[in-house]
Amino acid sequence: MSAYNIVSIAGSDPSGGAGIQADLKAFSAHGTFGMSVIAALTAQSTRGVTGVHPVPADFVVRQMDTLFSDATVHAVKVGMLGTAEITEAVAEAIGRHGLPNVVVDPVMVAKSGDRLLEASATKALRTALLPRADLITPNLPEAADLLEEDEATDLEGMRAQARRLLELGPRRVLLKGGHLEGGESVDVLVSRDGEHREFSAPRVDTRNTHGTGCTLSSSIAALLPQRPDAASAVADAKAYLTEALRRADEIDAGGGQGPVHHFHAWW
Ligand SMILES: Nc1ncnc2c1ncn2[C@@H]1O[C@H](COP(=O)(O)OP(=O)(O)O)[C@@H](O)[C@H]1O
Ligand SMILES: Cc1ncc(COP(=O)(O)OP(=O)(O)O)c(N)n1
Repeated sequence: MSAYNIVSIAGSDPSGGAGIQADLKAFSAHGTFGMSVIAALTAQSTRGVTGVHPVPADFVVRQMDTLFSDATVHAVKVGMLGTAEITEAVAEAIGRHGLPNVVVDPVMVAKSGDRLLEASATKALRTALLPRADLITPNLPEAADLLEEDEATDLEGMRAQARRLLELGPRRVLLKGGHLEGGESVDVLVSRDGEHREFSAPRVDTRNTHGTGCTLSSSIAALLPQRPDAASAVADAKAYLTEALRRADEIDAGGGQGPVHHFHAWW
């Protein structure tokens, strides 16, 4: 029996590399039982997104209320929400159900450049959802958008932006440095308690990086209830993701930017 139920509230990626599909794979890889609330459908492949179809906000909440009135949930990963209305509804339901270990990946734009959150929803993300998060995991463009600043271009800039993101209300911020260049890919973790940690891994030379952010945030959600503190959950999640990137070229899911290898420890 798995001791932990982890739920993803996110969008569907038919190509299986990002979104709900990636989250469920990562939850399973970490020995937890994955559950999902679908907030939006996308038409998507390794080459990009051709359409987004949000689920009506009241039906997203119906999924949450139905699930949480039955199952005990030990952690939550929130990913693509699509609209301001869904963002506000999900934030309200997270608060009403008192969900623990809430990891918010503020998904806005896919690596292909396609928008996954309507531009007018950034305010709802900032004001309604981020204050309810135990940890947020923005990439550099998302951090810049949330702060209404230019993107950080080096580690010093990342450290300063991570601290400023804390002022938006989450308990912890993990600012991801995947979009910078250099031999190492460094992520910065800061907390309202004054904790500051940095996690570095050798940059893997592969074009198959579709879903790295989803996989990292869902791995952290799965590991939070299983580790003594957030920093050790982040360290183990990043080690898992780095190996998934190293083995990514073994998967053939299409001709574009492919997924990471979620089951590298088994196959
Ligand atoms: N080529 C790479 N090699 C190693 N780690 C990477 C690589 N690209 C991204 N990462 C790591 O993957 C995670 C997600 O990174 P990032 O690309 O910044 O976010 P997103 O996928 O949300 O755009 C981070 O831990 C980052 O350091
Ligand atoms: C349905 C869905 N959710 C999220 C993303 C973005 O995923 P991410 O991990 O940030 O990876 P990239 O798409 O940016 O490679 C998505 N594409 N689809």
